[in-house]
Amino acid sequence: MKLLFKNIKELLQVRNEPIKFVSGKDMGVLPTIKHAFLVAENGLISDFGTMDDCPSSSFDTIIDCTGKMLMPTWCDSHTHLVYAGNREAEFVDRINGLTYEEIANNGGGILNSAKVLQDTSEEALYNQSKVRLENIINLGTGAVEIKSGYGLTVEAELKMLRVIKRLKENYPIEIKATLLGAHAIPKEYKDNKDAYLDLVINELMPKVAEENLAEYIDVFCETGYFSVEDTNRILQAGKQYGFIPKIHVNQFTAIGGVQVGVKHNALSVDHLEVIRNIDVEALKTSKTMPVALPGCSYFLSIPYTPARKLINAGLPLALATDYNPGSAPSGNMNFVVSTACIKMKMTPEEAINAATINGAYAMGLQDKLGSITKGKLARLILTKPVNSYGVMPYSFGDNMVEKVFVF
Ligand SMILES: N=CN[C@@H](CCC(=O)O)C(=O)O
Ligand SMILES: [Zn+2]
Repeated sequence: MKLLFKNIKELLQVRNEPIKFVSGKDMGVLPTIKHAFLVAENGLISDFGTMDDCPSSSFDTIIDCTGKMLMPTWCDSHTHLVYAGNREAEFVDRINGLTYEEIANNGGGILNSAKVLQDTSEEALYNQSKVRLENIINLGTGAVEIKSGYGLTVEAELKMLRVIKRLKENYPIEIKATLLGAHAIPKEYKDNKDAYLDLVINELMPKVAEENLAEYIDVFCETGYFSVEDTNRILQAGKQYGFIPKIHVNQFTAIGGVQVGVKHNALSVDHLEVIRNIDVEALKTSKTMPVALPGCSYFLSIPYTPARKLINAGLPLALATDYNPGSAPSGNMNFVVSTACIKMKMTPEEAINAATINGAYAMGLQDKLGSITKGKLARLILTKPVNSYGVMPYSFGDNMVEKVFVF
């Protein structure tokens, strides 16, 4: 199968030499080719350049992209899109004045989603989740990480991870699975958190490893959830199974989550709405990708991750949706990119870098996705006719994606 995209108004995120991620000032640079062509052969990018060099050999399909942009698909490195039901009632409770924390303390929040998920069959969970996955693919996502964490029993966590595995088998995009057994403390373990950690470490982890259900390990390191010591224990235990850490830190309070992540060579530390200078310093010593989740800040009306502080310190930054029923019920990366520009003062170049190559790195996919580079997967977004790429984040709430190519 050989495809030619011709007359592309602008081809975005062109990297002739492979890169792992971009950081600091380099995030403000988005290399492009104007009036371009691209050839995709058997699902891989095989050639691109200006229309002056457009090949004339025979193609199975020729797509005329006059007036439109072509770019790599979004890489969404943090989601919880496998969940059951929704938390619309809590949404209304928050409108009426309760806080996210108060709702959680009253037995709602993550525990609410866990109860519904425990009572949902694997088949029903798959059917609910696949609708969300299909929706985000149509919105331009070509790789996604999905976490467990709404099971909170061995059986229900395995159910979630098996659903993720089935999605992986049935859909053409890259899916990475993360074990988030330590997402909340189940009611039965309220006064005995250590016993729950024992269950995660001694019973859940070996089963997940045996069935090869996850590549990454996550912990909600936060006041009232799991401490730095708990996080350290889980990450240490995960090491013997080869689980790589990608953890929730600094969402509401900064308690040392960044440091424990860096200590364990976490691939990413995510949320970071609250960040201290010592956290920035710790990240500078690491290869850990900071990940911001502006959809969560928007939905909960909590601070946005201080992108400027991180980027001005020379660090990289990735953007992801956090798609979940409680704090970010949207998997729309276009909205995330737009919100990062509007609320976090990221430039369109920075936001697009953060949502493509840096997102790919935060899933270990930087060699396969995240840029227009020969040999990478031809997962592509064709936009509607636009004057410039800045119009995409500018037109917040509009869908500027015309077609998504995921082979
Ligand atoms: N913060 C922890 N976990 C999710 C939200 C969980 C929920 O409210 O269901 C998050 O990343 O925001
Ligand atoms: Zn999350």
